[in-house]
Amino acid sequence: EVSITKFPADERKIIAKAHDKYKKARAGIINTRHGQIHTPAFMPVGTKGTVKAMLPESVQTTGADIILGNTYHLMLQPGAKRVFKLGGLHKFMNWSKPLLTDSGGFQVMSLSKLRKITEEGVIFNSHIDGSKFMLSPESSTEIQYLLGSTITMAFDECTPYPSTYEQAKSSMELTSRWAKRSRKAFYSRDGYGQFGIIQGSIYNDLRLKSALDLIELDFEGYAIGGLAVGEGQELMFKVLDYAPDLLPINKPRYLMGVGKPADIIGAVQRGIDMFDCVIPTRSGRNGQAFTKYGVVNIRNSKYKEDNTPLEEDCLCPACKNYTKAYLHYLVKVKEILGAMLMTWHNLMYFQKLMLRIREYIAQGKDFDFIS
Ligand SMILES: CNc1nc2c(CCNCc3ccccc3)c3nc(N)[nH]c(=O)c3cc2[nH]1
Ligand SMILES: [Zn+2]
Repeated sequence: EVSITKFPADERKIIAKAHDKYKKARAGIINTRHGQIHTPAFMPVGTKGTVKAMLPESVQTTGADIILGNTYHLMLQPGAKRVFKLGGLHKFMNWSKPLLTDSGGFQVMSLSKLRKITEEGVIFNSHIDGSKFMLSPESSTEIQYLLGSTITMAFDECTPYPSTYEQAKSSMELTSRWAKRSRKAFYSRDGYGQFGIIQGSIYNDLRLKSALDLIELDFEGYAIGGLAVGEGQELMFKVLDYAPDLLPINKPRYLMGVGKPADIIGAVQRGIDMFDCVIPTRSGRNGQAFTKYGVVNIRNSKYKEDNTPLEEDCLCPACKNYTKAYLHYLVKVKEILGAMLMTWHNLMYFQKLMLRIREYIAQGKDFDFIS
């Protein structure tokens, strides 16, 4: 029987760290209907059914086991029922490995103009044509089912930062009520799973209450929401110093929206297993390349005659076959190939980082490196 989470409590594949600073870091495998996810894992973002500027087979060569889709965008266009009729998102976008879809609330708050939050759900106007939509725990869960998501996210409210204790408390309580409705609406099948999302902002008693409320619903995994919303790395790590420990040790922990390499390393050291972030793809398109020498802004004129690759030992097409001078030129003249090569390199860089982190954990080594 294929279960969604394979941290086999008995075999304790979670490698506790010898060094106490890393005792919370763990490497494991999540088994799903669409294949395995090696954790710690970085999940490239594929907002509108595509990882921008990448073919799915190219994403696969970077080493990604799972990518993200987005309920908000796909429900507006082409519509969840249409994707379902066409065979689901896996078939539609030709990605056969695991897919995780966010529940849409976060994107409504950051993208749609007019919106109204009620106990029922969020009523909003499409940022495309202004037409009216409603997202609720029930409709979000159904949309994710129609898309065929491997991992469905509970419908939550991402508590803004900063928030007063009272604001964070009522927001977290709404998320708990919505989590209950999301769990009830979830059609559970072997190899598929639903993750709850804990809120509570920077208040540890609220984070604890949120975790207790969600643990009662016995989700297949848990996400830590309400972070990477402007609080800064120091405050985020302060929350991560205790929040992951509130969650079941044998289930995946997903830190939403994070992050830069240093954020990922710090969060893995605090017990996080899964990450998603637009940085490698979005900044790649904007001309930023992540390398072991630091971030290279390829548009800088110092690269216009630089006949060397971004990284001499990187196996991505950008580094194997092209020079910084060519990438500099492509990005400057806004050629599509520029976006493709920069994205490909960055995704490869992030996956190599995750691979090295997993190796270091498996060998019981420290992994404070940041490149
Ligand atoms: C960047 N910082 C950040 N992102 C957060 C997200 C979205 C994570 N990314 C999902 C995505 C999926 C497809 C396409 C694009 C993005 C959150 N999502 C939810 N549901 N709840 C959060 O609290 C929450 C907090 C976040 N902070
Ligand atoms: Zn490369």
